[in-house]
Amino acid sequence: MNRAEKAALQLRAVDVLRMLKETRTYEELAETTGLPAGDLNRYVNGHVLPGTDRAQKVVDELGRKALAEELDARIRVDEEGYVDNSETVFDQSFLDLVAPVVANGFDFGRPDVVLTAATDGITLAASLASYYGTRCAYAKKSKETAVEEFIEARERLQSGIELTYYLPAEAIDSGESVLVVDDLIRSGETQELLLDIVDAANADVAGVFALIAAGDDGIERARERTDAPVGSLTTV
Ligand SMILES: O=P(O)(O)OC[C@H]1O[C@H](OP(=O)(O)OP(=O)(O)O)[C@H](O)[C@@H]1O
Ligand SMILES: Nc1ncnc2[nH]cnc12
Repeated sequence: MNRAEKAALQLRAVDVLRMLKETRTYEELAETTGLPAGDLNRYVNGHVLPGTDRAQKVVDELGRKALAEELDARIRVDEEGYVDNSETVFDQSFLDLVAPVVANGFDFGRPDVVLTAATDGITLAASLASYYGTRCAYAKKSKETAVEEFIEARERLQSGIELTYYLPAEAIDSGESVLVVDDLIRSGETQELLLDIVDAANADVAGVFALIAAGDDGIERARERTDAPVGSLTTV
C-alpha cells in the first residue's frame, strides 16, 4: 500500500465510524468495534486518523455488515414485495460508503467501465466508478438525441411488453472489462439486457452486482450468464 492508498483507507474507516456513530453512543461504538471510546471520539471528530491496521479492520469487518444493516433499515417492502429504496439511491454519500465495501468485498477486479440501467442504478454506478477511477455508463429506455450509433438490447418481458435499452456505442470499447450494477435485481431481466450489451460491445464482464436482491431468481439468472462474481449487499 502506498501513502495515498493508506490515507484513503484511513479516511474510509473514519467515514464508516461516523456512519456507525449516528445511531450509537461512544460506549456502544466501542463495543461494536472493540476499540477504546476515547480513540473513537478522536477519530470521529477528525483529530487523529486510525492506524492502517485498525482502519483495515474497521473497513473489512464492520463496513460490509454495518452497511448491509443500514441498507436494510432504509428499505421499505410493500405487501406485494415491491421495494421502495429511494432513501438509498437518493443518498450519494451513503453510496460513496458502499462503493469501497463492494469493490473490496466481491472480487470483481478493477473494471474499465461501470455499466447500469437508467434510472435508479445511476447513483450507485457513479459512486463505484468514482471509487475505481473509471468511467460510468448507463443504458436508457430511449435513444439519446444527437448520438448516432447505439448498442441495443431487446427482450420480451414476462408481461409480454418488449423492453429495449440503448447505450451510445462509444461508451464501451471492445475488450474492455465491464462491471454491471443496479440498485435492485428481481427477475434479472434488466441485468440480462445489460449483459447482452456487454456481449454486443465485445467486452468482458468483470462482475454483476445489485445493492438489493428481491428474491434469488435474478441473482441465479445472472450466475447462469457469467462466470464472473455475482452478488448483492442484501436480499429481501
Ligand atoms: O431484475 P428486474 O426484474 O429487471 O428488476 C430490476 C430493475 O427494476 C428497476 O428499474 P425500473 O425498470 O423500475 O426502472 P427505474 O430504474 O427507472 O425505476 C430497478 O432499478 C432495476 O433496474
Ligand atoms: N421497486 C421494485 N421492487 C421490486 N421489484 C421490482 N422490479 C422493478 N422495480 C421493482
